[in-house]
Formats: sequence, structure tokens, C-alpha cells
Amino acid sequence: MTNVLVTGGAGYIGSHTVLALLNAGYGVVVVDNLCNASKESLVRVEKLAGKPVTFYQADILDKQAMACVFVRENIDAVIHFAGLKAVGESVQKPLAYYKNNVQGTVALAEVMLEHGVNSLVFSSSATVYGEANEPPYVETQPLGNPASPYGQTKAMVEKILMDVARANPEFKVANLRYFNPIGADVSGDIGEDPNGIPNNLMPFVAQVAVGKRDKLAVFGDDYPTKDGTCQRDYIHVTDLADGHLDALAWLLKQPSGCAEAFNLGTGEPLSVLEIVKGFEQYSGQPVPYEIAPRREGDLAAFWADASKAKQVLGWTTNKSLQDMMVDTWRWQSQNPDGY
Ligand SMILES: O=c1ccn([C@@H]2O[C@H](COP(=O)(O)OP(=O)(O)O[C@H]3O[C@H](CO)[C@H](O)[C@H](O)[C@H]3O)[C@@H](O)[C@H]2O)c(=O)[nH]1
Repeated sequence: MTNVLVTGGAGYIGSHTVLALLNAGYGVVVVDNLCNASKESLVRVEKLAGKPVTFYQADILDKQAMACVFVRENIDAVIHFAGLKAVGESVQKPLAYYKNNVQGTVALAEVMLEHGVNSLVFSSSATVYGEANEPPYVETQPLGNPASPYGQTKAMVEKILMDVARANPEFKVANLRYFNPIGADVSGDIGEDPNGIPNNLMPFVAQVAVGKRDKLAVFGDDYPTKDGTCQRDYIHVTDLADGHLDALAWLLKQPSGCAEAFNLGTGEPLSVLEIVKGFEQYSGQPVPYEIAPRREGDLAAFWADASKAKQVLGWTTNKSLQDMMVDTWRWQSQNPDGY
């Protein structure tokens, strides 16, 4: 059995990926410090898959604890999600972001090399394209200059991992650039459970629909887009999780070291108002909203050119807008207070 270490495996994208790994027959070891995740997500994943997950509550910065995991478990590859992810918070607390995301990945890569583990799938972001690039974003475009410390950490880690691969002929890395993940597993048992007031659109919409918030603030309706609201490339979290499995399978069959970036998106831009209308249509719930001022740092529109992931990894998205909305609502209505 191929054993995969998943850092941050109790979080939103991590837990969906752990479920997909178990269903595909991988053995899974999760390391998570639970700073923004609940162990309950893994209890539910185990129930859904009917298989166990080996769990360590540890911080990736704790090299001693990480070395113990590598010694005890027979790790073949790593999928690395652990990190801080709130854009606004990263502006307030840049050092926490550089420490956790950059230093944390450096520590992880060191432990991997020390234990002869050479395959790494990294959780990057479309934010690495910055504002200098024109959409649709394609991997041949240069890394931009992301506006937030969060975005900077993703671009820095990508570069660090490319350098590690250059210096270590065995090392293989896939940097997966996510667009906007939304939705939940079709069971409704696992989903996105943000701390406090959601920063992101979809969990905010879902919390308005379930009655936890009065109304959505739509940040700006004067952008140069078809309805004036920002456009993003929303991707179902299950499709995203499958992209990790395809990237992992691809890495494991590469004969020698490599470093590649892949966009994971649908290639279809949707506006904030299209998301609101789509959610209302497919959930049957009203979502009151008001137009508010623009949010600092938002770009008008970006979406993926995901043809490289299709050609190289054989990955495509299968889920529709309806699936994204129905699955979000199933999770939120069955778990109004999260885990
Ligand atoms: O309450 C809200 C929340 C969001 N939006 C709008 O909805 C769109 C999507 O916003 P999200 O916060 O859901 O997503 P972003 O595109 O801003 O953020 C995503 O892209 C970022 C980089 O650009 C980071 O990678 C981040 O982790 C990822 O969620 C934006 O136009 C935003 O202005 C609202 O109108 N109201």
C-alpha cells in the first residue's frame, strides 16, 4: 500500500482529499495542529470511507515531532496543506504567515529529505499570478507580485520547492494552484467550517441562508465585468481533491526528479451575483444582500486555463454549478454550527 502523509489533513480541502485517498486505496497519515480545523472532520471521513486514518496532532514547525512521524510511519509521499490562509489576517500578522507557511514548508522539506521521501504535492493558489498577469491564467505566465503576505508566502514556497528539486535530482514536486474551492462532499458530513465571520463568499452565503447572518455584503458592483461584480473560477472541492490524487499518481510514476505547477480550476468565470442567484435557485433559500464598497485587494476577474492539468495529469472537473450549490447547502443545513 502507498502511504501518504497529509499535513493539514483535518482542514477543509485536506479532509476531502483524505477521503478521496482512502477511497482510492491509499494509506493515510494526517499531521494537523488543529489551529483552524477539527478532529471531528477525520472521524467523519473514517466513517464515510469505512477505513482508519492515522492521526498526529503536531505542528510542521516541530521538526522533532515530524521526524518521529517519518520514523514510525512508512511514508511514500506527502501532500502539504498545513498553513494559514486568511488574506486579510496576513496583512495584520505577516510574521505569523511567513513563519507558518514558509518556515513550516522549509522544515517539512528538510525532514522529507532526511528520511528519503521525495514526492510532494503542494497546496498553492491562483494568487501567485498577482495582478500583473491577464486572465485566463496559464502556468507559462511568470509568478506575479501577490498583494498580500499570504499570497507572497505561496509564491515563495513554490520557488523554494523548485530550488529544492533543482538541487536534489530525486525530488519531485507538483505545485497545485487552486482557484476558488467551494462545495462539500456529497454526503453533507464534511465541509467548510470557518472560524468566526467567514472571509470567503460561499461560506458567508451559506450562513446567511441558514439564518446565522442577516445579509451578504457584495463588495463592489462597479467592476468592469458583465454585471459589475467580481468574477472568479469556483471549483468543487471534490474535483479539487481528485486533482491531488491525479498529481500524486503522476509524481509517483515520474522516473526522476521534477517540479511542475498546475492550475486547478474549471476555466469558467462566475460573478458574485451569479453565485448568489445560483445558490438561491438550487437551495431554494433566499439570500438577502446589499451592495457594499469594494474590498481592498480584490481583482476584478480571474479564472484558470486548466488545459495543462488535463493534458499532463488527465484531470478534469466533473461537478456542475448545481452540484456546488446543492452540496454546500446540504452541508450547511445539516451542520448549521459546523463540526
Ligand atoms: O462577504 C463577501 C465575501 C466575498 N465577496 C466577493 O466574492 C468574491 C470571492 O471572494 P472570496 O473571498 O471567496 O475569494 P477570493 O477570490 O478573494 O480569495 C481566493 O483567492 C485569494 C487570492 O486571490 C486567496 O487564494 C484565497 O485563499 C482564496 O479564497 C470576491 O469578489 C469578493 O469581493 C463578497 O462580495 N462578499
